[in-house]
Amino acid sequence: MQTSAELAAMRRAIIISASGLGSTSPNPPVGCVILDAEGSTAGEGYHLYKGSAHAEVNALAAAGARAAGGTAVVTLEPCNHTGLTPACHQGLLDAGIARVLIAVLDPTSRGEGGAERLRRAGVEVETHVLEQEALVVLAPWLASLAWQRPVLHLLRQLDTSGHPAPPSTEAVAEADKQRLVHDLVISAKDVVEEGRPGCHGTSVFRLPTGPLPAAPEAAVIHLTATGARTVLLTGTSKLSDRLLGAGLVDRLTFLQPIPTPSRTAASDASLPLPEGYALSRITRVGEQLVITAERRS
Ligand SMILES: Nc1c(N[C@@H]2O[C@H](COP(=O)(O)O)[C@@H](O)[C@H]2O)[nH]c(=O)[nH]c1=O
Repeated sequence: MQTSAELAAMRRAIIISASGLGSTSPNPPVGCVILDAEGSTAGEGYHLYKGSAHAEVNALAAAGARAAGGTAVVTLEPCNHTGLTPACHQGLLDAGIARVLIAVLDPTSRGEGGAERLRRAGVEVETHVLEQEALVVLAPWLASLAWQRPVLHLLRQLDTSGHPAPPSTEAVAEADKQRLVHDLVISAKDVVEEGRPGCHGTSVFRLPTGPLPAAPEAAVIHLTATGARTVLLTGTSKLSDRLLGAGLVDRLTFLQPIPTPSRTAASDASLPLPEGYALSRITRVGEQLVITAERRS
């Protein structure tokens, strides 16, 4: 059982983990909060990009000596391997952490998971704490791991009849907002760039050197090789049409002008929603409806 302070700490860890969206790939966005032995917040941290400190290391550094006898609240199972950075489970043990709360188990745990290692060292460990809420941030990373390719998101302006149209100011603003949380953005001219240039650190992320192959499956292999977990396709291009046609686009966001209250529908007045997608969210921005649909996997 968790105390209300521990649940609040997990929510804080989940929220700050989202600060790493768009920059941690191929690593996951992870957040961590350290509570001292009395249950008060002593420090927090998140993972920013591969090669930089993991969330637990940043949180422990902030907590300092107050971590001893305290609780680590972390959105993903602490790693048990020494990679570009030291193993997090060891860092927690060295700091004298007595209890660890984990939201999501790490499917990439090499050999024995960090949770098990901590338990064997005498630490009290609880897993699946607010797991569904942590998935709000971690789901795309987990999906990309499972599918061994980036999650693809297509954002497109439509006219009132459902045909592709030049972007409205609302569509441009939506694309500018979305690019902050995607690893790569592919523009209407098929140019591939980082959502936030340089944010993945140096020598980790490899952008394609030439144009992407025309075949959708081959294009996805090239995108996977960059280390990207999430890719935003903006505008209308042959590549985005081919990826959509091949069923490789996972999320669709359409912007469509608000229709008049009474309107004679044109025969083609529908949304170009392919088979296998379901509406997940509809909202309004300015004079546009923003319609989101997800691929049912
Ligand atoms: N970023 C992160 C974790 N990421 C884990 O570490 C792996 C990457 O290791 P490395 O390349 O050495 O940084 C990654 O695949 C995932 O399993 N784990 C954590 O406990 N906390 C973190 O903040």
